[in-house]
Amino acid sequence: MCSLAKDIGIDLGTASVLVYIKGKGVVLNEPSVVAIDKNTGRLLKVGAEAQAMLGRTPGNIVAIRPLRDGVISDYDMTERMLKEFIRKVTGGFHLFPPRIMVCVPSGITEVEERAVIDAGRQAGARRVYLIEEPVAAAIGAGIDITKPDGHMVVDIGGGTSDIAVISLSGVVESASIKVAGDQFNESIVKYMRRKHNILIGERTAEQMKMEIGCVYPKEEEATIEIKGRCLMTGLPKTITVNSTEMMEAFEEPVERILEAVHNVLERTPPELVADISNNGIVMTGGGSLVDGFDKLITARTGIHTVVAEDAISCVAEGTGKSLDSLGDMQDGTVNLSRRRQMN
Ligand SMILES: Nc1ncnc2c1ncn2[C@@H]1O[C@H](COP(=O)(O)OP(=O)(O)OP(=O)(O)O)[C@@H](O)[C@H]1O
Repeated sequence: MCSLAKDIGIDLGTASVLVYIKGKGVVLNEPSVVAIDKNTGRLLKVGAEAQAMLGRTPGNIVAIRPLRDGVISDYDMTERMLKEFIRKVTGGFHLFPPRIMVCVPSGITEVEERAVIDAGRQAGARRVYLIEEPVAAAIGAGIDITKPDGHMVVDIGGGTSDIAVISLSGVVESASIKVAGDQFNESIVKYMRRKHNILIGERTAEQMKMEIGCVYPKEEEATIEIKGRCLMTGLPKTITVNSTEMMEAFEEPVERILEAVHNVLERTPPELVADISNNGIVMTGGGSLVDGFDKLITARTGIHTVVAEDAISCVAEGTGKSLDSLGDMQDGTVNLSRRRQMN
């Protein structure tokens, strides 16, 4: 199959990979998981099909998440996964190879940046560019970042939360912490063990987070019935959990995110803080969908906070749209400023 060149934006996230094609929108949204045959090293499945194998594989098959905690933990597998996804959306051979912009986790090293660029080139891209997550998130959320006007973006993903102040297309101040949606799940598992003496799996924790999770008091309390293994008897047990308990469970990760937001605001030049106060804070990423996050940040900073429309796909959209502003420059990193703080 052969087709005309398309500009492609890829959000290479620790939880999921989204691919955006200009004019078509988000065409692929799959978990960042690969399944391989341990004996031969052969890649068996990627994405949703590989995820279904997590925790359920026979001895010779392993399903792994090659990106963990916001960094590439398995370099080779990330490259293979990326190639597979690109092949899926482009259909392989091209008369006019596409340009690809990849939004990478903020903790990425130069060696990993190279690996992502190589993966894109090997998958047939004409050019491969990288963009930092908060910049892509801001563009995707519809913010005009080219003006000398301060905007704050709080992107809560799976592995990392990125907080950035952007003005004149660059990151002025930022912080990246390894506390995000995945840690919320871990907090639920720990809480259930501590408070209810019950062991639950990651998927149950995720379901609880989505259905009754909240970080600000809900108008009406919600409950969920869940099953786990009783740590006293070793037998299955069913209990009912309420949303107030979720707030207790989330206390630690939430406080760390709020502290990071506060620290970034403290380091931001006063003129830009005044802009942010006028413009408000925009939240993106799947983790920002935990109920009440916008209300909590508004209450704790005094700055009006909103969750972007399409919070999950706006990084991918921003990544794709950022290609519009490029000429045909060489491969590399696109963001104008890389000032950031890793905690
Ligand atoms: N409706 C929802 N409510 C609460 N959490 C959600 C919801 N939808 C997704 N999430 C959480 O969002 C996280 C994934 O977000 P996202 O897809 O933005 O991350 P990512 O870009 O893959 O990760 P990272 O930015 O860390 O690389 C997961 O932890 C998931 O559980």
